[in-house]
Amino acid sequence: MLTCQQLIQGSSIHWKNYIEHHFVLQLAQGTLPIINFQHYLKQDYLYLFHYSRAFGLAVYKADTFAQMNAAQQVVQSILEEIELHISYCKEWGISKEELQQLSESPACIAYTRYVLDCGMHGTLAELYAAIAPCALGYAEVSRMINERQLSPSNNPYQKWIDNYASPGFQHSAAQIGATLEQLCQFITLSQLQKIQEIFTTATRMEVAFWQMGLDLN
Ligand SMILES: Cc1ncc(CN)c(N)n1
Repeated sequence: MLTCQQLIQGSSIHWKNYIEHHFVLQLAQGTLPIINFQHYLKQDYLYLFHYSRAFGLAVYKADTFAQMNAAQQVVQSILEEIELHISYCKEWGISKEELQQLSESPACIAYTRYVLDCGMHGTLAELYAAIAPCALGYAEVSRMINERQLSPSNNPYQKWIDNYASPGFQHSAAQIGATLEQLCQFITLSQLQKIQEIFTTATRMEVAFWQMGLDLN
């Protein structure tokens, strides 16, 4: 079995809570109150800033030019991803400058600093284990919404769904998965256990991030 599939299976309860969170299901059906979506999306802008820093760290930790290039390409794809956030916020009359000055929610701080800490103190494989649930999860969420045909034709969140279902995002997520696979190729069992622990923790952080959107905290 591929390592990523193994890691998802090893965190299965949390993974299901992540992919099928109440926030996701309401967003998919277009019934999520706009105030919850706005809170989530604004915090996600801050999240993506720190998430990009994690790939900067991955460039620094790279052992090969190929690994450096892979990390640098993800930074590029995040710059495309935040265009979605900027365009939604523009519709709501919120400027980029205002976004940058927002106060970070505890869930955002906890998640992003955890990822960066894994990278600062751990191996490149450990950093990717902290990074991967973000990309693999959103790719799966958008596929799940489309496969189950959950989204009605007038869904105000269709642009969000389409963004994560797009070939560009799906490809970037697959590349992150492939890098993690490659980094885990020759690791020991105890290293794999550490990778699993990090992957599961990051998945729990994703659940907390959706919940933050619902709780408005
Ligand atoms: C919290 C979170 N997790 C994942 C993604 C997808 N890059 C995101 N934008 N935000």
